[in-house]
Amino acid sequence: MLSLGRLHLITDTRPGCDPLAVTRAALSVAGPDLVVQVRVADSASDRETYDLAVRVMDLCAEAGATCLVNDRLHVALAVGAAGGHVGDSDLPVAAARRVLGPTAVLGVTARTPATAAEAVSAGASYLGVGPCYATTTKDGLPAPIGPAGIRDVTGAVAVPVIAIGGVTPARVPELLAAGAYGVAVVGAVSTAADPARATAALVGALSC
Ligand SMILES: Cc1ncc(COP(=O)(O)OP(=O)(O)O)c(N)n1
Ligand SMILES: Cc1nc(C(=O)O)sc1CCOP(=O)(O)O
Ligand SMILES: [Mg+2]
Repeated sequence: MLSLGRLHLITDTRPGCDPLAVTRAALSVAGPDLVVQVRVADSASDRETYDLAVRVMDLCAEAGATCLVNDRLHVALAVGAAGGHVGDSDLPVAAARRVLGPTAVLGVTARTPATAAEAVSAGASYLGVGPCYATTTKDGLPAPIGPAGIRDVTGAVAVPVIAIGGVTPARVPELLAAGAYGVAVVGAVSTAADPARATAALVGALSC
């Protein structure tokens, strides 16, 4: 199985957020075990995305951590990221694999066993599966699938499943019990009063 960090921090670029400060704080605790996914608003320009990705890449390289780029695979390639993440509105999985090449990390969003299996056949290295719980970070998502939905997917594929959506340290044990390999978070770290401490709580929960 692919060697992949279990804690994925997704950048939060909403107004008032400081994605670089949060990334630094998380890296200071999780170091090389962290995966940082650069995700920006759809309205952000490619240049803005590139500028953020370059800086996140620098921080990840210094810490020995993995950097991925959401949606914009040309930016992932341009900054030398380890790979990217795509969902239903992005490039199809096989096309994303062709863009990134055979060895890059390619994450794919899947919400059901059938779409998960299809994504793996088309070249996904790992799956982002959710929303596990209600989230205020992203609009327009389907109803939460809970740990049972994670279990359905983990039973159908052999690649790592990263649970996403409303994940908190307290919820990690039931997600791991459902077969999740790791978790992806935005708010649990970005909106915490102390992002380093919040990261430590997630790392602790994932180590149990
Ligand atoms: C780890 C992980 N899982 C799911 C997603 C969501 O991707 P997508 O469905 O393409 O939605 P956007 O993030 O692009 O709005 C993700 N980014 N990461
Ligand atoms: C970007 C994203 N994608 C999701 C999905 O289910 O596809 S949930 C989500 C947001 C996750 O943020 P938080 O950790 O603050 O709930
Ligand atoms: Mg996407």
